[in-house]
Amino acid sequence: KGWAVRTMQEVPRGAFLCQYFGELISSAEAAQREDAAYSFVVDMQAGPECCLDGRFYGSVGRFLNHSCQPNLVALPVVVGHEIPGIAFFSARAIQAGEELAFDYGERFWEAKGRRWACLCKSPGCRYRPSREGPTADDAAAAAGDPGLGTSTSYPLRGFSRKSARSSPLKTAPRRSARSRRRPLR
Ligand SMILES: C[S@@+](CC[C@H](N)C(=O)[O-])C[C@H]1O[C@@H](n2cnc3c(N)ncnc32)[C@H](O)[C@@H]1O
Repeated sequence: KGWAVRTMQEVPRGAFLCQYFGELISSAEAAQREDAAYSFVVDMQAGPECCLDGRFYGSVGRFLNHSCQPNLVALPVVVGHEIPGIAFFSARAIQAGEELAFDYGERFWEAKGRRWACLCKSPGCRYRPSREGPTADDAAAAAGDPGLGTSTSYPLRGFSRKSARSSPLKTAPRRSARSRRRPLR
């Protein structure tokens, strides 16, 4: 599953960890972009849905992987007066050395379909056990990383106009065979 983020120290429950930084673009522009691997949909209740694309400009937040039993929650926040953003908070106390991860949401995994299986390895993994066929690593090796494209859902109810199970992570548009060469890091 490529790069990941681990904490070097213990983190108490409810602590702010980091923001998801990236280019703030409209959903329409996000849909035009070829690689949506680092594209996080920000759905504030007020205003149109937009996207933070961390592909070219980003921070450590873009290396956070998905877990079916996440230790982080991603919450929409407003920076300053009106700039929408995403902030990650610890959902529980986290031990030093643990990988930090959040739930990408149902929409992300539905978009991946059977081509992908979750590699979070948590006992409650929802996207691996029932699936046959290649894992995400197998698929990536065969076809290149199709990318997140979509963003994760907000794990907390009430922040999204969509259902709490919807995903802020958008699906990457299908790429041509020639452009699918980038391997997972
Ligand atoms: C925002 S990036 C996260 C950082 C990524 N691992 C990297 O190396 O840049 C999202 C991508 O990470 C991979 N990924 C994240 N969580 C995963 C999981 N639980 N199982 C399989 N692949 C995962 C998928 O390739 C996904 O499109």
